[in-house]
Amino acid sequence: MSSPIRQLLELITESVETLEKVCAKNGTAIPNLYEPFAPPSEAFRVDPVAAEAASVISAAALHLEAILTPPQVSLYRMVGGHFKSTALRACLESNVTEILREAGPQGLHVDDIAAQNGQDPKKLGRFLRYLATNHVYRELQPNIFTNTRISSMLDTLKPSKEILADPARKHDNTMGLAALASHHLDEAFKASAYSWETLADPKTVRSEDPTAAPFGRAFKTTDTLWDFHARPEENIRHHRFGIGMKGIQALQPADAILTAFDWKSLPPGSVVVDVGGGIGSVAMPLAAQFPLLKLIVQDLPGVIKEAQEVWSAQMPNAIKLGQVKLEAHDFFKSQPQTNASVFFMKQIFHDWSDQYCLKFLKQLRAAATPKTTLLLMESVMPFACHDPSADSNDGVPGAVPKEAPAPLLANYGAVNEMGYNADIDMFLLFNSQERTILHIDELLRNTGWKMTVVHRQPGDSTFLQSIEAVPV
Ligand SMILES: C[S@@+](CC[C@H](N)C(=O)[O-])C[C@H]1O[C@@H](n2cnc3c(N)ncnc32)[C@H](O)[C@@H]1O
Repeated sequence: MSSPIRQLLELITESVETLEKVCAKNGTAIPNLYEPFAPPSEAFRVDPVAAEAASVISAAALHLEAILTPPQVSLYRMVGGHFKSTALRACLESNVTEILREAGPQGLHVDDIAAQNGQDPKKLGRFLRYLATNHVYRELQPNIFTNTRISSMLDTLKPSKEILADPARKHDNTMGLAALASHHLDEAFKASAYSWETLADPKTVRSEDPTAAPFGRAFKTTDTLWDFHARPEENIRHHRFGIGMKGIQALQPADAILTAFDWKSLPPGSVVVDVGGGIGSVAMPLAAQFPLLKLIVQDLPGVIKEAQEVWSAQMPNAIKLGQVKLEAHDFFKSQPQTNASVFFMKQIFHDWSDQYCLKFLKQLRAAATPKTTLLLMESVMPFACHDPSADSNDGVPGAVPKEAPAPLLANYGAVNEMGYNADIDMFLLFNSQERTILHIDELLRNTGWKMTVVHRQPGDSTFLQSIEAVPV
């Protein structure tokens, strides 16, 4: 048996060969770290073989680093998470990426960047160098910096003069990723500083209440993030959050719902209830594709009012003909729809701690017929180890994700870190969480549901799986 570093090297060698072959066959290119992101630079990943090879190479490289880097340095890569956030926030909020884009590939001296954004060049240069040490920017010559593929993700693509003049509108009409990063580096960053204080306090350590999240302690409020954002003086944060959320939604094709369940198997006239369905953006493609289903979108009254405007503008006939009903309903209260073929809940679980999930699951169970399917769409968090339930044949189909080859971590390690980031973010802001499949299964069992199948998007181990359950 060869040593772990040889095994990892072999995985890298094999996967690099595969990646190069697939890219040559498809006419796609391996990205250049020193060129800004553009959609074609990610095109190679559309091929699942290339995507898998890239994941294995990255996971193996990170694993090698963990073996070979002095442990105190590795530890400080973790301890220093907030040091990196500090540097990144300074560059994001002072529009360094946009200024460097305008400077072109020869880069710009930090004095000239600072002359444009009003920052102190002595401080800004240190932030940029620290980030360049992590490939986020590049120091071309002493004190001359340029963007990389990573820093270019912060680019609003707007003229720097415009956003420097009107920072409150910086993120308007953008893709939303910079807005999302700006929100995380503000509300979530500050909340994270109070996470241990929240966990060390007997009053909050085991609380599952949204008002007991570290966010409240950081911002000295008993408001939830939602109520806090609704304050008139928090309009700018609220506006930025909305743009960031739209950015995330844009990454999830609304029509993923079409393959989340075998809708064709439902007889005409079947009732599908989208519980906590927002303004109905997920129900819309379903209504268009399956006109014989009867869809009921439920949400809180204010959201349903907004939904009415959206549907009367975009699909007025669906409402007029009674194919779609928009219904104000609080999902913690008794469920009025007692003839549903499907109760559908997308991204509701992750907003709530267990005690709240149990409440709405019980309401749905009480209103279910013996033939009702409960359909959930959530990000299912993989274990960081091999899942032994994959070794038996009596598990729920699809419950175990594709695992990485040994000796890699079964979940591909930090290559798949985004889902785990979201999990901690949920704790910080809402005292809620993303869940493993075992955890979701336990909530279902405790409320009279039995999980029957997990549908996974090809090549995607963490992001928005659909889970079917039936009453027991
Ligand atoms: C993360 S969004 C998901 C929206 C939609 N399912 C989707 O995936 O686009 C959560 C939704 O739950 C709704 N919500 C929160 N509390 C609720 C309650 N008690 N009853 C009904 N809906 C609620 C919110 O208004 C929001 O639209």
